[in-house]
Amino acid sequence: MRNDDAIDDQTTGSFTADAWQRIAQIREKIDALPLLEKLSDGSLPGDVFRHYILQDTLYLNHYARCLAIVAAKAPDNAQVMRFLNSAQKAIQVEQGLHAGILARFGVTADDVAVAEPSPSGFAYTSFLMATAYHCSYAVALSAILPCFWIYWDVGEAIKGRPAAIDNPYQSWIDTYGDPQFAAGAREVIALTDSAAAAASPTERAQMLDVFVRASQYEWMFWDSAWKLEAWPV
Ligand SMILES: Cc1ncc(CO)c(N)n1
Repeated sequence: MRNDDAIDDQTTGSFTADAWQRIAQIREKIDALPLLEKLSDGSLPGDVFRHYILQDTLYLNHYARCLAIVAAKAPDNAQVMRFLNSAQKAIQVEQGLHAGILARFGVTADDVAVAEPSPSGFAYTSFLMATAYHCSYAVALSAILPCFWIYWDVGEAIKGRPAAIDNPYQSWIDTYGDPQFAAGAREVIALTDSAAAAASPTERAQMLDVFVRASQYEWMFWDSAWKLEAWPV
């Protein structure tokens, strides 16, 4: 079930329902990405996936730290624990799923250690870090939400297609199609709505801005892997 259906009952009229609507065009463009189509039918060229997964390893490294900063800003212990747990999971995915996939695609730990972030990856993580450090809990939360939500949505979309036999990317698909990942995303959506309900109109506008920006970067991150994006100079 795609998120447009899944989310209706939970969030009608809420901040997140509005935000999700605002990125409808970006989501359509994500759905149309050749990288995701080929990942789901197993035909994605290995060098594209290698670029993506190496960049994503660098990304998750920063993302985990953003989650820890969001945790530190949380207004109560339950939310502190929620985001510390997410930070831990992001590192576990990096070290588990990614390490396994990287090895299978011939990328060594040394390759990871010397890897440079791509321009798009660097822009995305710099934006998230700056927002997490600089902005309020509500705004920081809204900036990290697309990472959860868009991957949940993409995981559902791919799960809905016929599975390819011996798809080399199956473990990636299983990670983001997992009901536990969906449950985690739903929780962050609910927390973002609570934070939005307590926020001022100015802060809510900022929340929407960073939500849209992060979603743009999600598209760019995949697109940049497809193009094997590197620094031009
Ligand atoms: C770029 C990016 N966004 C979101 C996720 C989901 O955790 C991920 N692994 N990578």
